[in-house]
Amino acid sequence: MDKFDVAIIGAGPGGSALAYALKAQNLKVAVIEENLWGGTCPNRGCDPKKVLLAAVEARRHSAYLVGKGLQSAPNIDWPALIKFEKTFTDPVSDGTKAGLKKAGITVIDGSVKFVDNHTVLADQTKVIADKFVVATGARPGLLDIDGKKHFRTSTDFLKMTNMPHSVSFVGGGYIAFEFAAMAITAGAEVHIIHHNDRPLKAFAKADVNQLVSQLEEQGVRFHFGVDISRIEKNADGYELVSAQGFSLQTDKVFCTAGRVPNDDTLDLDKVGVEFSKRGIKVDDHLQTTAKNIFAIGDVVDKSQPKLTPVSGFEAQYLAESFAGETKAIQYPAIPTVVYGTPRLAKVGVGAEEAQTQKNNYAVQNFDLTGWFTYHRLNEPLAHATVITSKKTGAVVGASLMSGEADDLINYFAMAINRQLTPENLKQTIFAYPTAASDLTYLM
Ligand SMILES: Cc1cc2nc3c(=O)[nH]c(=O)nc-3n(C[C@H](O)[C@H](O)[C@H](O)COP(=O)(O)OP(=O)(O)OC[C@H]3O[C@@H](n4cnc5c(N)ncnc54)[C@H](O)[C@@H]3O)c2cc1C
Ligand SMILES: NC(=O)c1ccc[n+]([C@@H]2O[C@H](COP(=O)([O-])OP(=O)(O)OC[C@H]3O[C@@H](n4cnc5c(N)ncnc54)[C@H](O)[C@@H]3O)[C@@H](O)[C@H]2O)c1
Repeated sequence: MDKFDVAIIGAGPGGSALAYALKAQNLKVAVIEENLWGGTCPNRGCDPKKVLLAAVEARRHSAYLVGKGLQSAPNIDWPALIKFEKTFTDPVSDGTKAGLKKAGITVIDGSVKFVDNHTVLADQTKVIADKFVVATGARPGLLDIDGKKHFRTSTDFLKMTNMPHSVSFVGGGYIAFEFAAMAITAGAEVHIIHHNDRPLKAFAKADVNQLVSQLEEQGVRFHFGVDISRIEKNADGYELVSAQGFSLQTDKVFCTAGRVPNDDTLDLDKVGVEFSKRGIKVDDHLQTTAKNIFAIGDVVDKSQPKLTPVSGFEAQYLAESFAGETKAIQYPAIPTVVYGTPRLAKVGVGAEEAQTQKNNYAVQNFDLTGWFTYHRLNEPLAHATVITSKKTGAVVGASLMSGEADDLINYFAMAINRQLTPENLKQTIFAYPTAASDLTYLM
């Protein structure tokens, strides 16, 4: 095997983006992948989820208009929806691998273990490189309780060919809220079991409470302050049990209590790379504790949210850094969205942080349900919180809840990163009537 300038471990959004960027610099690049090329996002994450959401949201939005122009909301044909989803996911792995190969990047199948600082084994294949980049992402974490073998994961949900009568999610994070919204709309009985009273803790409590109420109205049952300690299989499915006497019978149980970084199977200790259950330790140049080994994406121990565009941003930074850029990485304000019904999105300074610094920030809350954009759709819940700096007048944060929140939050991200003031925004003419044309009244 030839020697490479850079060998990248993991062909997810981070690893693949980096490979193309380094190849464009005429470097000799290899990518090594142990499973599906393309990684989590297009195979078992963001993309298949959003395909399923198309039908789920069509039914939900139709239901809002029953009696207001529609006679009924169509039912979800889950098996057909999964077949449609497969038309997106099936071609991803071969397509990603072929794309990389066509660009002149060496592609190697195998599970990587470090041998020394310049050598890894990808199964039996020895790969030698000047630099390595670990972009191995994360996998679903399984709570270590009795009967944990009965847990299903987000990957299983996205491949489930039939919607069971009842489904339960243990852990109230992004995945539980998004998948619960799908399962309830597809007709299942749905439970979310959360160990404390603060699910989705990256979002403001007031927003989360509204989202919880909305999902409860749709039929989702929340069980807060419940620590599941055992899963028992029985003739009817599974019983979920807590030491405090909680018991729930369910057909399928999904562990949605977080993801764990894929840093524990690489023999990183052999090469002096520090890592933990939170991920690989890197400095502000994405360099690990070993000089020639770097890490990007979900496998990194970081405070930024672990999201596809963040992995891509780090890939771009590292490519520039390898080309000679010496600046430390500086993340822009990162928008994040929970694709529930409705969608909840946030970027920049949060409402709770702003409330504690009243001298610095002005917080404005808007009930949007009566605004034309949302009233037209008869959406039951539409809300915005906008935070501006008292010193500069610039927008510094926003959280949005509505069917339009995921697109609209990007305008706020741009306004924050460009330090736009409401006056700057009023210089723009937005097409009307669109959700974006409301912006001049929100900022
Ligand atoms: C259900 C779900 C929904 C999501 N929805 C969204 C969303 O809506 N928006 C969003 O921005 N993000 C979303 N995410 C998160 C997003 O998928 C990740 O942030 C993104 O995929 C991270 O990219 P990555 O390249 O760092 O890692 P990954 O995509 O995880 O890729 C890592 C790759 O490394 C490979 N690998 C691991 N170990 C080894 C080894 N030892 N040797 C060789 N290869 C190895 C893996 O097989 C994998 O292909 C979602 C995630 C999930 C699970
Ligand atoms: N829309 C998106 O961008 C999106 C969607 C899905 C996943 N993701 C990514 O994947 C990651 C993982 O998602 P996730 O939903 O699995 O995790 P998460 O980190 O979002 O939430 C996990 C939740 O489980 C809770 N929990 C922990 N231990 C528990 C226990 N013993 N019992 C009950 N609850 C417990 C935690 O307090 C937390 O609220 C996300 O953090 C995000 O990075 C993003």
